[in-house]
Amino acid sequence: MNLTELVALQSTLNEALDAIQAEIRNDGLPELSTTSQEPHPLDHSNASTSPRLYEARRLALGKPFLCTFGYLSDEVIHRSEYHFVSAASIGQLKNLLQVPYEKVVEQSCAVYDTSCLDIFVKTGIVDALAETPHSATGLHVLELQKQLDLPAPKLRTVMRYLACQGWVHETQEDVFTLNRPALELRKGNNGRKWVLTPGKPKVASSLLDVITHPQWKHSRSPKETAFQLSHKTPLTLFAYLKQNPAELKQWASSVRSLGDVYQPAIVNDYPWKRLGPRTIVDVGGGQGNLSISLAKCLPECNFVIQDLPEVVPIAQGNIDRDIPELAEEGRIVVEAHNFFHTQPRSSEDIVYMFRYILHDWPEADCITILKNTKAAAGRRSKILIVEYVSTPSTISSTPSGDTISLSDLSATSHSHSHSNSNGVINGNGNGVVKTKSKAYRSITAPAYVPANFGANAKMHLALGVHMMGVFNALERSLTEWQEIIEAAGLKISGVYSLRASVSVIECELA
Ligand SMILES: C[S@@+](CC[C@H](N)C(=O)[O-])C[C@H]1O[C@@H](n2cnc3c(N)ncnc32)[C@H](O)[C@@H]1O
Repeated sequence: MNLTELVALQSTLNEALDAIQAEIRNDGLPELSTTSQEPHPLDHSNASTSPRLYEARRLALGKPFLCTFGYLSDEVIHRSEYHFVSAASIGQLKNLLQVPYEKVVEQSCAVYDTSCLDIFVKTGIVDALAETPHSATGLHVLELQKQLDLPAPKLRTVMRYLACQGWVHETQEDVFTLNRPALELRKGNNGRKWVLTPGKPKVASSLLDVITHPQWKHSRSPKETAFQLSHKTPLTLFAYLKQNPAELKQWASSVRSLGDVYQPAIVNDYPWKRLGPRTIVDVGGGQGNLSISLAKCLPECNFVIQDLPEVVPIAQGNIDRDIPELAEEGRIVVEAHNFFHTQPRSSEDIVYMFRYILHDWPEADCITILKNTKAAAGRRSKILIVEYVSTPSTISSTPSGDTISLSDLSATSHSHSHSNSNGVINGNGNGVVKTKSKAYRSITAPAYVPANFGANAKMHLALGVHMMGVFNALERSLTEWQEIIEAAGLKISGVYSLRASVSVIECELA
């Protein structure tokens, strides 16, 4: 009997889990446990994981949570205390094995993932479970009812749903504790900042209307999207936020959280030091957190953060709080600049940086923004676009000739330097990043795993749908990026993979 696909996926999963176990042992990291009450070192930043561990996790995992797949071999299930449901290989195994009707029901009910998560955070359940002196044993739903004035029978329904997604652990019937992923939802964490931003369910409910809208369906304007339909406004999201300062603050905080998660990888894995002493203009720099991090480790560079006038005070406040001495030296400034106008900062070797800017805009607007930059850039200038590079979800049954697998990556320690990288491009945006100890290359998808690592790409593909819903924008493939960049009179000089799902597309004058 031929079971090629099942066998290939099982072997990929075994290889990835073996590599994760070996790396955890090599690095002396603590045991991974879903039900731990403490964040694990791997929860913090991708840049603190070794390249092999980063790639093995990408291959095997999306978000770690308890594996309930009884049909994997006993060897896989029992080899360790910790089990995972993986994004890439287990995502594919799920597609292979799940009863299709059940998939339909599960997916059509996925809106309840969001609403139960909302209830979990916004009614105070997370805080109650995080702050109770009984955090290890948990709280009974009747205790939650008393503390939060919420009905216990409805709480039970919500909590069991959250438990099957790995957010909570039912220690005994009706008694729940927070699981490790839920620690990210506690006050002050990036997950909390992200989840509190309103609007996604509203936008999602109008997506069908806009994609079938007689006048708007072919529109690429940010004024003709599901956002306008659902919010009953003619304003773009940014104009709307300007009139709603409380929402602007919450929105800015969630965007900042997205930036913070990948910041260490951006700072570590792109060869910033190779740029030498330069002025780096952070166009649409928002709250300025990327420039603030870079200013701390690039003493030869000056930074200019540009954004809309209403955002300038937020960035200035962050600088004054975080690096007042650099502001006094004049090494970092904030200024109002609309990127649809001519770029005022110009020099022969100036660097312009766009992080999470162009994915907000349709092609014509991106080209205008880049042309405004090109007009000010010099021959030695760099234009750095920090964005997700989407890869097609094609699946191959045979590995391609230039396959890079986990076994090509040597086990390495945690230390990485941003001073020594020399990025190399290939068509998928995979690249070489040299670390202090060894060079590593991001791996290519093995047989039967989609080229974009399947469910591992889900977060960014979901953000792409959201971008489409609010701006008529999108996450782009390297081919699409290339078209925009060349239409603006620029050329790509390198694409740098990072230990993050974003890449740095480095451009210069054509
Ligand atoms: C998604 S955020 C990214 C912020 C920042 N680059 C980061 O990575 O954290 C987009 C930013 O573009 C800014 N923006 C929108 N329209 C703009 C315009 N016309 N000119 C300048 N900035 C603009 C917004 O205020 C916001 O700060």
